[in-house]
Amino acid sequence: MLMDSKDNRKPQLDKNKSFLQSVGHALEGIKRLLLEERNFRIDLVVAIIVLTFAIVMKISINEWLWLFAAFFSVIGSEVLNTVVENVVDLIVGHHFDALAKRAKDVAAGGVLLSALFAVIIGMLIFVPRFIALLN
Ligand SMILES: Nc1ncnc2c1ncn2[C@@H]1O[C@H](COP(=O)(O)OP(=O)(O)OP(=O)(O)O)[C@@H](O)[C@H]1O
Repeated sequence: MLMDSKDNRKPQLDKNKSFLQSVGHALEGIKRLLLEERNFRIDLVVAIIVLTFAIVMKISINEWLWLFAAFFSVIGSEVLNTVVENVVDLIVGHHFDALAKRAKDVAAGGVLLSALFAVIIGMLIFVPRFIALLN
């Protein structure tokens, strides 16, 4: 099991005793995503750039909604991909397995599809504005 060598707390195996404890573990999960998932960090950098453009270009509330839908679609599929990778590695370890490959490839395909969705949303919102700026 993956454990932080600096973590001296007693390992927890039973259910969370409070809402705060649940939130603490969820934040630990987000920290793992930030520290260990390069693609997740790239998504965040791209999101910050896009959000900056959105603020500068004063996009409409509807466009903001689509932008957030695209953002959370990518983040959601990235999280699912990470879960699949970790669970598959936990089960098969470091050796080739056709089912492990299928599960990981399908999860990666989900990320690609949601990224495509985000690119389409981004283009629909920003391309007309860039063209207007050039004219
Ligand atoms: N145990 C395995 N058996 C067969 N193929 C595997 C296995 N582990 C990984 N692969 C193949 O390698 C690819 C990359 O593996 P993995 O998703 O673990 O790497 P990653 O660099 O973390 O990927 P990502 O870029 O999605 O974060 C998988 O999509 C799959 O095709």
